[in-house]
Amino acid sequence: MLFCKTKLLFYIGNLPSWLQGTLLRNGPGIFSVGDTTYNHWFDGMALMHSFTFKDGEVIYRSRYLRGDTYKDNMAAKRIVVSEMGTMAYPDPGKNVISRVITFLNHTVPDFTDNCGNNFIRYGKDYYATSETNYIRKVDPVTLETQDKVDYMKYLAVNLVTSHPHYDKDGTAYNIGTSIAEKGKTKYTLFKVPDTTAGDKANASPALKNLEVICTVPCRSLLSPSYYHSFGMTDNYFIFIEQPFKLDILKMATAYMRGVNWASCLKFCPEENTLIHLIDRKTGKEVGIKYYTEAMIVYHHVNAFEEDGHVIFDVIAYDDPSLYNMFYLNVLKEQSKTSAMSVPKCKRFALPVQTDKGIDVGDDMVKLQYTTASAVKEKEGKLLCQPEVLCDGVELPRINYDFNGKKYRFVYMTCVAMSAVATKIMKLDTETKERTEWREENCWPSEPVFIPRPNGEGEDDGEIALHVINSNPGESGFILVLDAKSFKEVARAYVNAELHMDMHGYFIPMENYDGCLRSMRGRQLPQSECTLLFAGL
Ligand SMILES: CC1=C(/C=C/C(C)=C/C=C/C(C)=C/C=C/C=C(C)/C=C/C=C(C)/C=C/C2=C(C)C[C@@H](O)CC2(C)C)C(C)(C)CCC1
Ligand SMILES: [Fe+2]
Repeated sequence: MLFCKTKLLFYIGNLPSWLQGTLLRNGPGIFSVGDTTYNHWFDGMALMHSFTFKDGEVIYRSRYLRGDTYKDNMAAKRIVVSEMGTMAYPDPGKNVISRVITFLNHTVPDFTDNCGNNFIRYGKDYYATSETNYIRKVDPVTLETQDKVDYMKYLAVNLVTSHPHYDKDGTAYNIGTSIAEKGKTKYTLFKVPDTTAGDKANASPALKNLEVICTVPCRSLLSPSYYHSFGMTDNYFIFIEQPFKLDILKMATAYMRGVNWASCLKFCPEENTLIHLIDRKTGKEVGIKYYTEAMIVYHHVNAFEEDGHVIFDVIAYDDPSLYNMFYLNVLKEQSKTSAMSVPKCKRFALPVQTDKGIDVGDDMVKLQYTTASAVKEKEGKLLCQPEVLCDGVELPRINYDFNGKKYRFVYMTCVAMSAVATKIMKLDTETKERTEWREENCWPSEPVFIPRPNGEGEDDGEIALHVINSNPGESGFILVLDAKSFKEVARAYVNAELHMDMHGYFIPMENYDGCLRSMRGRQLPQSECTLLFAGL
C-alpha cells in the first residue's frame, strides 16, 4: 500500500476553536520490499502523517517519504540501501572478495536519506529527519517530498540529532558528530538562525547561515558516543557523553563482513558517563567536571537553572536492551520482549558555583526539592547521582514555551516490558502526582502538548495524539485531551490503519506562511489526502 486513503467516520466531543495548526508525525512505515525485509523497526521507510486542526475540523493525511532510498529500493524491487539495523547489498550474490572491491570503490558509501524519525524546522522550511547527514525538505501541507539537503555541505558531520532545540526567535540549535575528520573525532554544536525575516529572508536552505557554537573533543578517537538528543537552558547546553559508543573500526569493515552498523554499537557499563555543561555565550565548558554512572539516554525531557545549579531531566536506561527489543523478529515474538530494562525519568542537578571551600565528600547540591546529589571527589570532579522522578516512561513532551525554564509537567507514554505503549501519563515533577489516560486494547502514540494562545499557566493547552485501536470492529482515532485535567475533549475515528510512529511536531497555523489559510481552494492529490471532517 503506497498511500493511505481515509473516509469520514465519526467524531465525539468538540475541538476548541483556538486549536488551529498541523500536527506532523513521522515514523517507519514500510518494512519489506519484494522478497527483502528490514531487520529492525527503526529501519522501515518513512511514513509521514498529519492532522490539521482548523475551525473545529480535522484533516488527516499520510504519505510515504519519497527520497532516494525509497526510489532506489522501489526501482530495484528490493532493499538496496543500508539502514542502521540492516546492511543491504545491491547484488546479494557477491562474495566477500567482491564486497571488498565494491567497498574500496566506494570507501565512504552514500548513506540513507530515509528520514523517518522526526521533523525539524530550519528557517521557514520543514525537514523530515533521522540521524544521518541527509535531511529531506517536505511540504507541511501536502506532505510532498522536496529537496534533499546534505549537512556535509555546510559542516563536517556524519551524524546529527533529530531533536534540535529552538529559541523564541526561531533559531535552531543542534549537535552532530564528525568522525576522524582531519585526525580528530568531535561533537559540534551549531545554530541555524531563522531566515524568515530581515536581509536573509528567502535564503533557503537556512543551513547556509549555519554557525558553529563550539566543539567538544571526543574522549576517544575511534569510539564516539552515540546520543539522540541534548539539553538547553537560557545559558547552557547539556551534552551527555555516554559509554554507548560507535566502534569506528568495526563500522569501517561492517559492509565487507556482512553485518549491520548497529552491531558496531557497544555499551561499556564499566565506564562512566561524562556530562558536559557548555556556556552558550562563550561556547566554553564550565570549569567543573561532572560525571555519573554508565547509562543510556535517548531523550532529554527539559533543563533549567536555579540558585546556581543546572537541573536536567532525562529518560535513562541501564543497558541497550531498548534497541534490541525493536528487532522485527523480537517484535513478532512478544514473549522475548520482557528483557527490556525499565526506562526511568531521572533528574540531575549540576552545581555551577565554585567549589572553593567545599570539602571532598560533600554534596554540593543545595536545593530543597530534589534528592539529586553532586559529591566532590579528590580530583575536584563531581559524582552526580540522580533522583528518579518516575519509571516505565518514554517519549517525553513538555510545553515547549517552558523549554530551558523551571517547569512542572511532562507528558509521556507508559511502557511496561513491551515495545508498545499501553497508556499515557502527565507527571507533575513537583508533587510527583501522575494522571493517566488509557483505554482497553488501545495503543497511544507520543502525546504532544499544544499551548493555548495567551494561555495562563504551564498546562493551559491540549494534548494531541493518535491511538491505535485493536478492539474488534473499532478503528483508530485522533485524541485531544485537556492538558490540565488530562480528560478527553474530543476524538475523531479514522477508517484508515493508523500506524505506530516515533515523533510529532506541531506547526501553529500562523507559521504556515499563509498557505494553510488558502488550503480549501488548493488542489491536493485526492488519492493521498482526504477530508476527515467536513463540518460539525
Ligand atoms: C552509524 C553511522 C551511520 C549510519 C547511521 C544511520 C543509518 C542512522 C540511523 C539512525 C536512526 C534511524 C536512529 C533512530 C533512533 C531512534 C531512537 C533512538 C528511538 C527511540 C525510541 C524510543 C525510546 C521509544 C519508543 C517507543 C515507541 C516508538 C512506541 C511506543 O508505543 C513505545 C516506546 C515508548 C517504547 C553512517 C552515517 C552510515 C556512518 C557513520 C556512522
Ligand atoms: Fe527521539
